[in-house]
Amino acid sequence: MGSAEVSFKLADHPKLPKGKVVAQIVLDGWGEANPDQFNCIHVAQTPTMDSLKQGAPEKWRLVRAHGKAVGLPTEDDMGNSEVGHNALGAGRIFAQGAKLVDIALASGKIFDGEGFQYIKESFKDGTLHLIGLLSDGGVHSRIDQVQLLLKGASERGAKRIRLHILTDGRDVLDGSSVGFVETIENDLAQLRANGVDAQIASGGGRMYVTMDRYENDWGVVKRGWDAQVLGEAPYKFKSALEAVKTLRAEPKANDQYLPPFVIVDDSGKAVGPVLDGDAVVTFNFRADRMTMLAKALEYDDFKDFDRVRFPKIRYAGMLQYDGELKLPNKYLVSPPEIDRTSGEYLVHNGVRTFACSETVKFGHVTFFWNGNRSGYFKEDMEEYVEIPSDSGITFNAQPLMKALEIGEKARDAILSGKFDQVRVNIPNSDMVGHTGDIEATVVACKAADQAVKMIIDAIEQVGGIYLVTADHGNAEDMVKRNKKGEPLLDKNGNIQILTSHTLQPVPVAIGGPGLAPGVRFRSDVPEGGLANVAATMMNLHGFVAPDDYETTLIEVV
Ligand SMILES: O=C(O)[C@@H](CO)OP(=O)(O)O
Ligand SMILES: [Mn+2]
Ligand SMILES: [Mn+2]
Repeated sequence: MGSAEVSFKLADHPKLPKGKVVAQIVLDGWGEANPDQFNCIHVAQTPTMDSLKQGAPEKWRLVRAHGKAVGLPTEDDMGNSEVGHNALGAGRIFAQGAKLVDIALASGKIFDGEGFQYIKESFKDGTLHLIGLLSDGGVHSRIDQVQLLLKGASERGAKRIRLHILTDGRDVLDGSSVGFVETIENDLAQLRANGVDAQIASGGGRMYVTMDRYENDWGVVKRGWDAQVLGEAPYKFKSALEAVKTLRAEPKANDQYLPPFVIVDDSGKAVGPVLDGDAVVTFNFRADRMTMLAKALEYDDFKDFDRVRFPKIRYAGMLQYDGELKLPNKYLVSPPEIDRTSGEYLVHNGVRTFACSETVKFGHVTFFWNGNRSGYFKEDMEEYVEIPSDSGITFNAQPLMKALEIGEKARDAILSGKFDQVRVNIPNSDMVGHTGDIEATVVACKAADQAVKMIIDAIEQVGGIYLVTADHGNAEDMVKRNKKGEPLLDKNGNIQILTSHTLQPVPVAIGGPGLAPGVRFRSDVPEGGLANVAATMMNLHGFVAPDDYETTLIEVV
């Protein structure tokens, strides 16, 4: 059933009133874990979040934010912003990109689909280029999927394959790039032994090359374009393994920030620029950090940087990254069909909506929240405000980020009387947590807590309601641990810093003067996850959620 035929009318909640301003605050990367020195949320002064916790169990509880609760393949999959905000916004659990690609590869259906058939046309005379994040993080991509794609494509006639890798260190340990390159080089050597001309052609660290998002810094995408498409980069190597090892040591970059490099042959010529007649697949399944490159690869009319050369290629994404823009047009696996999101329901029921974050998380409370759709549902009912993020820095240099500005914008929106829902994402604990800088992350957590206070204070003033939650863990655990939970040491006896998200649950807290007496968390949804928050939110606006939404977390007694 398409949206046009759906009735968006929500039933009135039998006990809860309408017309209260509801603030929905998402702390990015704020999980719950044992209090120790590697738990930056515990170490930081966070009086606001601490006081909310005092409301347990009736006004504060934990929910699941990883694995199957958010549509990921296994319980070993950490949460992430895409699946977390999808679940928060959609109120249901959809099988996510990681899982859909697994299924399509396991059945082989990926190779029968329209997207693969389209790129296959280039195999006879052209090169197949695979561009994406090389790790087993499972947030944006997975190396085992790349391996299966390589195998499947070569079995189906790809004779010349070039891999353009982005090193990770953000969803996996820093330094693990070396092992992933070794693994994939083994696969490529096997392909070569079978007569396929396959090799790595270029690379760079994900945060410095290609994987920017929400148009924060086009220079990042341009650096990638130059290396991948034009075959030009400041560093040239004979092998990717040598490239990664050397660049980690000198200029001493970490995996996230390796400078761009190209692989050259004996005559110094780049081995794999993208040329007319080639095929390109971006193998990340997650959308946000592939959309900008997808535009550069697909749009005739593109002005965000000078592409110098725009080759005539057949391009497909692993998934379609933006359903509204139909970007890219061709893709190997259909994305989850996330329809009838809570945001769409609420605007059709008169809830005037304000959403805000800074650039690096702006699409989280808009695009991801709305089921991977850019734009408004009803323009006259919604306002989305983006505060420009700093670019060109790692956020441990600026751990306060724009928390204060986000808090101010939310406060003003609440006090304006123009909105019924005010939704924000506060990025600090996540963005600074990813740098692995423990001291800076402590500062970040404190700043996030202060932003929460500003918003809750405004809610107090207008007699509203707040719901504070998070999309997944990060800053609450900054060290890699063994099965017993003890910090792991590396060869030199240093602790192994965890830059990634975690498997930890996240808090949900409700309160505010507008919260009807007798509202409390139910005790019969112990397995509740992020997808249960949408129905809860609808209740706080005075509505009952649609039947197929995951059940509400609250009851009125
Ligand atoms: O930075 C990102 O892309 C991911 C980690 O890979 O973080 P988040 O899901 O919080 O956006
Ligand atoms: Mn996040
Ligand atoms: Mn993150």
